[in-house]
Amino acid sequence: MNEHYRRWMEFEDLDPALKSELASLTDEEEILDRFDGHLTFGTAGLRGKIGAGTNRMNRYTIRRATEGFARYLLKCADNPRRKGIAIAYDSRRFSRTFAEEAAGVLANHGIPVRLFREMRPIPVLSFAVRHLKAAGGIMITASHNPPEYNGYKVYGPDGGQIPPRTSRLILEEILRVRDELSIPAMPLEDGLSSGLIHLLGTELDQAYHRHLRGISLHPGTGKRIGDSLRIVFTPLHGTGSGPVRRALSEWGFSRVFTVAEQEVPDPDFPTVSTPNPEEAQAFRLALERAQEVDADLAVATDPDADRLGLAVKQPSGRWSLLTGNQVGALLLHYILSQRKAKEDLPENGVVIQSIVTSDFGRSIAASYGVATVETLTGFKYIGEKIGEYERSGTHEFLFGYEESCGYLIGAFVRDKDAVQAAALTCEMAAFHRLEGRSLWEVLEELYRVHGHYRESVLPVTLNGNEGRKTVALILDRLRHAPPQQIGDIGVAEIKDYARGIDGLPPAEVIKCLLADGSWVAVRPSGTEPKMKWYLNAVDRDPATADEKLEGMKNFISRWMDALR
Ligand SMILES: O=P(O)(O)OC[C@H]1O[C@H](O)[C@H](O)[C@@H](O)[C@@H]1O
Repeated sequence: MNEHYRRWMEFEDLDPALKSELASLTDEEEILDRFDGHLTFGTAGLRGKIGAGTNRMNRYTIRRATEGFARYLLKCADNPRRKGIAIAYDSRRFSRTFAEEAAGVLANHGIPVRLFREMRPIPVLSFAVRHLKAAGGIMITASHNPPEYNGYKVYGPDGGQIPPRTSRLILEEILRVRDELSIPAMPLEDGLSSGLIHLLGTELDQAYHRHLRGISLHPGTGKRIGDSLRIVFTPLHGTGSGPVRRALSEWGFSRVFTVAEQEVPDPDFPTVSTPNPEEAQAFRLALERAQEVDADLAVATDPDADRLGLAVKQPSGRWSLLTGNQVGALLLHYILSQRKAKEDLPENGVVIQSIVTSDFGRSIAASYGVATVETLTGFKYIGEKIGEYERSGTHEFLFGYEESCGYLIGAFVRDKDAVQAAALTCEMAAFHRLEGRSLWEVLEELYRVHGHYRESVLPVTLNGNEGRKTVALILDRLRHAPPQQIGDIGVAEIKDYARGIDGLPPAEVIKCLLADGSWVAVRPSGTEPKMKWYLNAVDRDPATADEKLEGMKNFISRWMDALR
């Protein structure tokens, strides 16, 4: 019998719900899946299905991770018993329970905890860590994963997600924990009465929204536009509702229509197949509402409100869901053009994006004399870079974004912030509208100036051993027998990031740069069992740009077929 399974079956004090869940298990494979080792603590912390087992998210696996985090803090962090840890959670199943478990384990080590009384999004947790000068933070969330998942993300004292070296140190401590079933956690009442656990009400929201107003480039635009800009907003059943509605109202927007069914926090996300604002299905109800109220734009935040989706109305009346690269380009152009107009554009300004983000933004930045710096995929690297520049004083951070719909404008937060992005997007829409243009028209204008950028992400689902083999095969083939052409375009250079190039840590990413400025990249996803192909085509002519993208898509699917 599996050793972990035996331990759990024999543990008399096991949480009653988990006990009966265990008792109902009969399928051997299911049992093995639940007890085959421990849920991996990786660079994004823990993420997995909720349920009984060492390989599942439950109060014991949360205690184990937190015990490791606590030991790490006591060994390596600056004064954790004085600075404490901030904890927030989203609207998922058991999020609140897991947050209390984490608080109890830290309190048991004498590490004080500031725990939000109610759910909060990631940006507010990131802000809280910085504002309270805490030693770090924990966020209980599984972002846009399906309802049966939950997760545990760890934040450093800068309010950013911890870098890989910190997660390795925490993992070392976690691996020293012998038995996850006997880790002591202080009950919430004891934590509260001893003062080790303090519940946060709305006191931090005030400060967050004060900082948020600071990113506005034209305060008062919301008021000026009055009734002539209609905005549909959906938080997709998550944490974005309160903060985004508050921001839009404080910024003066009066015509904000929420999607009522999706405003209610619901861990089952009943109205979408996944609450992912990158996907058209997540916008179905928002677009229905948009037609109903004749809106100009629709914004959606994902359940932990770190990512934003945007759909805009074209002059033809058709709605278009923009990609992360398009929204990033629009925001970047708005920030740079307006700061320039106010003579507030620093000479050492910098934009930070990932190596799989489009060059559209880079071209816009360059036209303002602003440098673009690339990091590996993951906003933690963008957060880390902002910190580096802050310390060295060499660059002033202006904007950070990724193609996966994560944006950051004000560095008072160090992770992607959909509240900032929503507020600034609406201001930008209002600003352009006052000048007589829609966001779609601004985008078209940017394409005319910088070239027509087209893009697509092709996911390849991978499972188990077979999946791992396919990843190895794709990377190996690109390294040793790279294509000479992709579509009709010649390959100019193959960049293998596993070699630690461009001053970046080694990573399994290969990018094929094409002769005309287009490119194709491939990398294994860090959050899902997938390989992702990123196709980016560019041309001065819009129809040719479309054709190039089609050609690239066809080439990659044929190339993949030939591999199998
Ligand atoms: O590794 P992927 O599945 O492509 O996901 C990449 C994304 O993962 C997380 O959500 C990070 O916080 C993001 O910054 C990153 O863009």
